[in-house]
Amino acid sequence: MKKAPQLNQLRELITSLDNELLTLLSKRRMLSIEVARSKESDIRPIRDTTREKELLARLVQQGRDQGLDAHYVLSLYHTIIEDSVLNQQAYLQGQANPENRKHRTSVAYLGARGSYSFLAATRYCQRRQIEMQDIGCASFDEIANAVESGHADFGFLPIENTSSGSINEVFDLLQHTNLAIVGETTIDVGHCLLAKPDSKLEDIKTLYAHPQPISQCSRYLAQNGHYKLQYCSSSAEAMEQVQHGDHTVAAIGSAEGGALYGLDSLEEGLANQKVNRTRFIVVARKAIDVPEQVPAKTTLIMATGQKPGALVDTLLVLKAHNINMSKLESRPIAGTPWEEMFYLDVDANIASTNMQRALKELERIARFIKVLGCYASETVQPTRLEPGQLLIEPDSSKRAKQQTAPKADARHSRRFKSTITEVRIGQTLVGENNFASFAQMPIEWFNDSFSAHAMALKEAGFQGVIVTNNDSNVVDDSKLTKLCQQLSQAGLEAIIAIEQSQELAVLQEYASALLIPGKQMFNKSLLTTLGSSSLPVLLERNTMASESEWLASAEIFLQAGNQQLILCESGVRNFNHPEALAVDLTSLVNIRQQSHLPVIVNLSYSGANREALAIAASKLCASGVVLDALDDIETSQTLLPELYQLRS
Ligand SMILES: O=C(O)C(=O)C[C@]1(C(=O)O)C=C[C@@H](O)C=C1
Repeated sequence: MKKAPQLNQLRELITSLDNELLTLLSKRRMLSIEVARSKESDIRPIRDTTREKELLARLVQQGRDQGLDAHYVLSLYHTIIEDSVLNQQAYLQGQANPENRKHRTSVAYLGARGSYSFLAATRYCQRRQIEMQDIGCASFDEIANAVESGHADFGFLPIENTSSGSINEVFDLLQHTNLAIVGETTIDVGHCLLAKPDSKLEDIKTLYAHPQPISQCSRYLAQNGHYKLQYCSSSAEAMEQVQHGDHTVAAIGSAEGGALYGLDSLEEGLANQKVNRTRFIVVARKAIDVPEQVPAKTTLIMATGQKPGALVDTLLVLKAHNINMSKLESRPIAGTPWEEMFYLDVDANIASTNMQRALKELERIARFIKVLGCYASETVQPTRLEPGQLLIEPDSSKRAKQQTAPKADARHSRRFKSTITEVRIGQTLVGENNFASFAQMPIEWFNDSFSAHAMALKEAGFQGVIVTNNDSNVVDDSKLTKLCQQLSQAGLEAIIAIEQSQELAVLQEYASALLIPGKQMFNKSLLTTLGSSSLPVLLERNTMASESEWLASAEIFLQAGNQQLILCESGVRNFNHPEALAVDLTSLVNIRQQSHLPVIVNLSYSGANREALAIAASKLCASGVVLDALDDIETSQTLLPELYQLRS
């Protein structure tokens, strides 16, 4: 029989593998921050579930080939991706709020070192590489006072727990403070029975605990009715009592916290629910900005008065603006019997157009309304794979592949449709054998003497104007009305850039077509909303997107039903001239071969040689060009006839 290897040798091998794993995880984390930096300049959302699905499906398959089951691989990678997303969020958050990027921060929390609040605060600061100066407090009011008075920079307040529900005292406190919510963090609360190292379970007679853990472990306590309960102001105080007590006492707390008091865990998993988590909010004196790529939450408090249906009306406002509400709580208003104050968490950034519009409407309906804060949402829902990807083992997966029907051709592909699609924008045809030319201008550039300029654009040969919004503020409706009237009087089509799905209702009144700007190319909700509309749409390529990513976005749009799509190549980032964009004529050729969608080339972001590039694009069968409405007006008088001539 073969001799079994020595345990020591095996352990050494495991130790060295673990070291390698940690080094790799640390390298992965650093790369993830680099990704955040690239997304910062490119304004791409942090979360990319399409990428996650690809990555998980590949890893599950690779794991299987190496004898690792799918659930093991998935649970490891859900943790790794959650960490990656939260670190990217923390990085971008820090960049957007430089004044908060201190290396040492004072934090007020409930109890003393070792309490759950302490653990939550420690993790929050560690992720942000902040050195925490901890200020233990005896009550929630003391925490709020410490922050209000400037004694502490941040306060940590537990707001809800998966077993015991909302923490009402904290909601009541929020009604009366001027503090802003600037963050949230959720920790797993693993309740253990903690005692001195040589204590025995059968000797324990008294349990010290805070009322929250007592309510969260009610089932365990009912089954062990012989324990005498001693209530404490925090879990840390409970642990301190046990540290100074004899071998008949124990505390309910976390194993991590217990270790700080030299306590061992006699029993674990005491909570009623297997998943026992507490969400904390972080409060500060000043509100913060949340970058648009970061999934954000906004917390509001609101009183509606006692009219029938008043609450429903407010919820309908959120619905109309496509804002998801993730939490609704009500608390009595002191001194006003039977009146309620509502707390709402909504999944939206306070700076977004839809949230601003919703707020304005809510202000009209509510008797009282206050924004408590907007902050990065730390709920990272794990990306799920299809059941088939999890269950089918390698052999059967081969069989399954043979049996499945051939994959349908992508809607954008030449196999789906062999001739170039023709899209009608008002009176202008784009695609097939038509060549179109549009001028581009930012809405900010519109002024009272614009009508003469619109006439000049028409005379130069342009068929329409693409109106962008550089300012990212809500566009003034009256300005848009005037601009579109003047374009229409000049016989020009109005193609308006759209940043968010909610703008569709307003913009479709004015526009002959809409443009999805490159920075929104990955915005799935916008793609599907416009894909479900009946307006023609131009899909601009993101400056960092590959051809296949661009076509993947087009596919999302087409699958929603609308087939009137034009691709717009506006240039990609390149090494030669990082300050300008380079129009990618190679992609123009490639896309024409792969797809039936018309492609127009936007030269308004290019540096020199726009005329030569326009001629090249036309020769390479582009379906049109876009030039700058101001800079290119003179050149276009000779250029556009030449381009039409080339294509006739
Ligand atoms: O590839 C990206 O875009 C990343 O941000 C990295 C990463 C990852 O850690 O793998 C993290 C978040 C995204 O949702 C997808 C993947």
